[in-house]
Amino acid sequence: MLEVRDLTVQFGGVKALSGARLTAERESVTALIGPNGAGKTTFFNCLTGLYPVHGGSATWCGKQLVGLPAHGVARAGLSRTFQNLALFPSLTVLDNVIAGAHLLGRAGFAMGTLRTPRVRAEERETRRVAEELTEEIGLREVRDEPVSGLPYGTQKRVELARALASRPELLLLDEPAAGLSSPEVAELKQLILDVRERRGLTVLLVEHHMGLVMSLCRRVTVMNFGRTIAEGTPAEVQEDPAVVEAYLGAPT
Ligand SMILES: Nc1ncnc2c1ncn2[C@@H]1O[C@H](COP(=O)(O)OP(=O)(O)OP(=O)(O)O)[C@@H](O)[C@H]1O
Repeated sequence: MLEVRDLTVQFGGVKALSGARLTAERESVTALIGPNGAGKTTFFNCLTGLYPVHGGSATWCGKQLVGLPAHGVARAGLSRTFQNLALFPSLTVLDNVIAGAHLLGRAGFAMGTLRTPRVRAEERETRRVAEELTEEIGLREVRDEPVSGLPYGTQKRVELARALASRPELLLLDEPAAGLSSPEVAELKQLILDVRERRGLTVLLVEHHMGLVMSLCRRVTVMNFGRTIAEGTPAEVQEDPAVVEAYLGAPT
């Protein structure tokens, strides 16, 4: 399982996270919610090695994530999507998915330059996995098109496929429903449930779309001002006075 305790991050004098905690059972879908600026994306950036952590711990199946570089985090079984998409706009859908798989590549720079048989075998395997993924995520028709010309909802699917290409055990989704229409959100929900089921994935999502959170997630963690203020089922957190206050403000 994922266990995060007392995560602390500081930018200059500002504590962006202080006492952030979260647990997620294996193969569950858990949401991390909170008002704007609560620290949710910072939390993801800490788990994935993008921000240095100043205190606390985060373990996935007993492996410590704090202090690992981004490629070490990928090897520990984590992958993520980004709120503003982390795609190469001029590359095709397939090449973007292949780029996601390269995080796991074993061949070093020297072997890559010499194009040894091992490198070529690895490239073939990476391409095969990426092709399968484009099928699975419903991107076959647009596989050879540059990402920049695709509708936003399709680009978000590419982002999901890219994140899955490193074969994660734990998938972090940063606002997957943002910018999607209602039918697209319904499709996204089914897609998340399907990939979780097929791949035995554990999913943690940051999301403002409460309809999606409440219908998809078994557990919800709520943050405000960089710390965790509530954890529980969707029904429990909705009724929690601290959560109501965080979203609506204290009664005057
Ligand atoms: N690189 C950074 N340098 C300085 N401050 C930062 C940095 N990244 C985040 N912060 C600050 O940390 C706090 C938390 O921001 P964060 O983006 O994690 O919030 P969030 O909960 O994801 O918000 P939203 O829901 O609007 O995306 C904010 O006050 C933000 O300004």
